[in-house]
Amino acid sequence: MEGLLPSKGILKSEALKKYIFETTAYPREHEQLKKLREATVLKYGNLSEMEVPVDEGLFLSMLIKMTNAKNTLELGVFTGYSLLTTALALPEDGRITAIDIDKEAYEVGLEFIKNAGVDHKINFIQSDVLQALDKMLSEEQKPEFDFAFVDADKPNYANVHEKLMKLVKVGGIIAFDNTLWFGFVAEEEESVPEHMRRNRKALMDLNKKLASDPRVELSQVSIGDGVTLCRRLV
Ligand SMILES: C[S@@+](CC[C@H](N)C(=O)[O-])C[C@H]1O[C@@H](n2cnc3c(N)ncnc32)[C@H](O)[C@@H]1O
Repeated sequence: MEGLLPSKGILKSEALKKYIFETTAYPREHEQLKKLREATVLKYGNLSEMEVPVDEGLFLSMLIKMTNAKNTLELGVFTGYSLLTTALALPEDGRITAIDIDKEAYEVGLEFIKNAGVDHKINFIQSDVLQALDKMLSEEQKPEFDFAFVDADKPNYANVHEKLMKLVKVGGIIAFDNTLWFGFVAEEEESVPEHMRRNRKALMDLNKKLASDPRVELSQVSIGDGVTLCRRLV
């Protein structure tokens, strides 16, 4: 990826983000998630901003537990922060299908996933997201997911949504990450770094599309970089 990533977070000030992280989030972060986060910063530097932030991780964890999700899908793994979060939140017999084109980054996080004792819940598939979803859709016995976390390439989110409407069960949740795109969705294009404009446009189009989709119940959550929850209705 070209160009540096801004610090993730749409809160009014960095001080408020720091307050939330230090007061309620870091004290509740699992030891292996903490280690994974540190290892990611060490290896990937600024690109570690791609990880789900600690407060969003805690939110996703509670959401998975509240909905009693058992069979989940993760699109966009990187070093596995949201993956390990999900694996820790699922019951012992829960399963995650995790898809990423990049296996090397996943292997950086695998050590911490194993240390946390939850690697048996994960089926990692190295693949392009759309190809993997098409393959699932062509299977005679299509999988049925309770929860899907979407955090791969943003221009494909709209396509991914259509495919997930056939793979996530009615009543299940599709969570799209980064839907407020560092707050740039509410700024003029000229003020947005050039390398971030394509995703901004894709996410703005997606937000409109989801808002007018009667097949889902919708909630835009202003945490991390913005998470949009879609509950499949039909
Ligand atoms: C924002 S990162 C995921 C962060 C991760 N959820 C976490 O919490 O650390 C996006 C990931 O999507 C992957 N990715 C991007 N485009 C993809 C595609 N078309 N198919 C599969 N994976 C893709 C990248 O390799 C990268 O690891």
